[in-house]
Amino acid sequence: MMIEARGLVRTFKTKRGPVQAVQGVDLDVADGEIVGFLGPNGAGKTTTMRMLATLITPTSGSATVAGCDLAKDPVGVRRRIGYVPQSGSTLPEAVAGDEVVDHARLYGVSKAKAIADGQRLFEELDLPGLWRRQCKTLSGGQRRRLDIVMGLIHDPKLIFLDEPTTGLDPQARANLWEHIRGLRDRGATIFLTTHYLDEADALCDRILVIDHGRIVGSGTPEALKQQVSGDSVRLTLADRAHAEAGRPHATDTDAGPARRPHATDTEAARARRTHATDAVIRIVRGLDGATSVEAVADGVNFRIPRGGSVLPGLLRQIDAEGIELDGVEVHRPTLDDVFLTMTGRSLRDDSPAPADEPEQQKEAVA
Ligand SMILES: Nc1ncnc2c1ncn2[C@@H]1O[C@H](COP(=O)(O)OP(=O)(O)OP(=O)(O)O)[C@@H](O)[C@H]1O
Repeated sequence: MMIEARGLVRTFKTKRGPVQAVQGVDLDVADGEIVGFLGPNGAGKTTTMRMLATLITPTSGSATVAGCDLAKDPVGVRRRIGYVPQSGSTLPEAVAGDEVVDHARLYGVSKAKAIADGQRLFEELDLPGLWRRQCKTLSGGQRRRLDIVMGLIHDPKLIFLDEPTTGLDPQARANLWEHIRGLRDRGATIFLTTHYLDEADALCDRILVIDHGRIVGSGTPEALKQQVSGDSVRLTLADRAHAEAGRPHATDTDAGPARRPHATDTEAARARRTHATDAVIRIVRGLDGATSVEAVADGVNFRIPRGGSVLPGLLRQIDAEGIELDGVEVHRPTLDDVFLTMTGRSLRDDSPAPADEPEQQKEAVA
């Protein structure tokens, strides 16, 4: 095992009282894995990573990192790992190549090897020609890639990356993912934090989901998605009248009151809409395994295992009731659904949820 942590806890003292940033984390990372630590702002990702990288001491708990005991041999841990912080580690006035070489020298790498490896990494991470540039003149994305070079220059066998692709454009992100996979293929183990679901999905062999300082799920992206109960299905009803009843009418402002639909028309449309929606909900509830059935503005949403295979029968039943549909969508579960199921919150909201505040209540939408 490259990382074996048990009962890691970290409490910060603040003016408002103690903040329990990490509340008993157990985690195992095998040699050669890319493991993603996924969670919203304030979940405890950085604090956990900083403990494992020896930058802060745990309040309690223990860990072995890269073969060394975190408490007894932090120097041994430090020598074997690379750590790329969220905020970067280069000085604005310094020259990029000098920063890389100085950093490598701290780890006992010879100057010649540091220059050769550093320049190769500059090419690989799309920083050609920037070796002699002052750090402050680099773009945000270039500086981020320079941070990564710094974390890799001493050829560590375990690499911690805190939000490695934040601020990178899509091409630079894809390029960095390739590079991270290449490091894994050459035997390194990578532990990274991310907010990006697509990144976790595309890049990570395994994902740990953390929320409020506790691990709430772990597995391969596929296994996690399978834990979510079924596909999400959206049925859009095709009642034009109900659409008019439900939304402001275009002619309301254009042509004045004379052309507004008559109040009783609106009532009738509303009644038709309610009737159709109720009928569809009744049919859907009769399906084996349907859950989270709910009426939305223009139709009905629900979850069901193997959505594609139940659709033909469902559509026949809806048709038999004389209800027309405008559209049908079936979506396989995403990691966002996983997150929503596990925490009651969507990662896409990206809303801060500090550990010392009550959990936000947000209704599941599917
Ligand atoms: N030095 C500190 N002093 C006080 N509280 C802290 C400190 N560092 C972190 N915290 C608090 O601990 C909790 C966890 O923070 P942490 O940075 O580990 O979360 P995170 O999941 O990495 O978030 P982000 O995605 O925003 O980086 C938060 O409530 C944060 O405010």
